[in-house]
Amino acid sequence: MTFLEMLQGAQERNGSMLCVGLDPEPKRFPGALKGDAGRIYDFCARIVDATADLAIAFKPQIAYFAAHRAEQQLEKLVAHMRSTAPHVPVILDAKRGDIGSTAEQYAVEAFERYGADAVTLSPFMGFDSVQPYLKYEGKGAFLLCRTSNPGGDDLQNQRLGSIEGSPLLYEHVAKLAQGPWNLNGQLGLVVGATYPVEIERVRAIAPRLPLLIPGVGAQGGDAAATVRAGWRADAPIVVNSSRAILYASSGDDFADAARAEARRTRDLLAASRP
Ligand SMILES: O=c1ccn([C@@H]2O[C@H](COP(=O)(O)O)[C@@H](O)[C@H]2O)c(=O)[nH]1
Repeated sequence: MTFLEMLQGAQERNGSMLCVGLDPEPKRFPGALKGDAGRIYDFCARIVDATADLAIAFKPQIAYFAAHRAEQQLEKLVAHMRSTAPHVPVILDAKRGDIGSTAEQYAVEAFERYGADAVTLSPFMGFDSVQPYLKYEGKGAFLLCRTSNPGGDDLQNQRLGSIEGSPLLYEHVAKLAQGPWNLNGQLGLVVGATYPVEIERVRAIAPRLPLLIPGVGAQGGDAAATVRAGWRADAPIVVNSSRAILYASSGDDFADAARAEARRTRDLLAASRP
C-alpha cells in the first residue's frame, strides 16, 4: 500500500485530518516520568495508544529523540505504532536536504532504519537532493513550501523575478512538487496553519497533493480557516498539533487529557469542512 493510500484509509477510518505530533521533551513529562529521557518511549507510547483511533497520521520529530540519544526509543516507538495502529501512517519529521549521496543515507535512515511511511524534506538544494527518496516505491515526502514560522517570509516569500507577477519562491516549490518533481506520485507540501491565505494559494497551484499543515495548537494557527483553505475530497490535508496534545495535562491523567484535546481538535477540523 502506498503512503497516499494509507493516508486516505486513515482519514476515512478515523474520520480525521488530525496528525498527532510527537515532540517529547522530558522536562515537560508528568509525574514519575519528569526529566527522564529513558522514558521517552513510555510517554510517547501512551500518547499513541490514547489517540490511535483519532489520527490521520503520527509525526515524530526526530530532533526530540536525537537530542536525548533516544534513537533506539524512536525505533521501538515506530514498531509500537505498527502493532497498535497499523492503519495510521508515520511521517518522520526530519527536514533533510543534502547532496544526492548523503540524501541516499538519509533515505535509508527514514525508510529502512525507522520504517517511516513519509519524511519531510527541504527542497533548497534542488531535485538531486530529493530524488533518492523517490526511489522508494510508495513512500511519501513532504517538501517545505510555506512554513509556519514568521522567518519563513525571509526566503519563501521572495519573488523569483523582478517583474510583477513573477512567482514567489514557495509558489515555485508548489509547482515543482505538483509537476516535474513528483516522479513517484507521493510528494506533498508543508504549509503552515499560521498562513491560511498561502494555503489557499498552494491549493490552487497543487490541487492534488497532500498538504502537511503544522501550526494549530501551540502556534495559534486558525484550524477552521486552515480547513476552509486547504480541504479537498481527493487530496488529504494532514493538520499537525504536537505540544497542545502532548502536554494537555502535566498530571498523571496526561494520556486522557491528550485524548480529549486530540478529539476536540479532530472534531473542530471536521466541522470546518466546506
Ligand atoms: O513549518 C513547519 C514545519 C514543521 N513544523 C513542526 O511541526 C511541529 C509543530 O509543533 P507544535 O507543538 O504543534 O507547535 C514541530 O515538530 C515542528 O518542528 C512546524 O511547526 N512548522
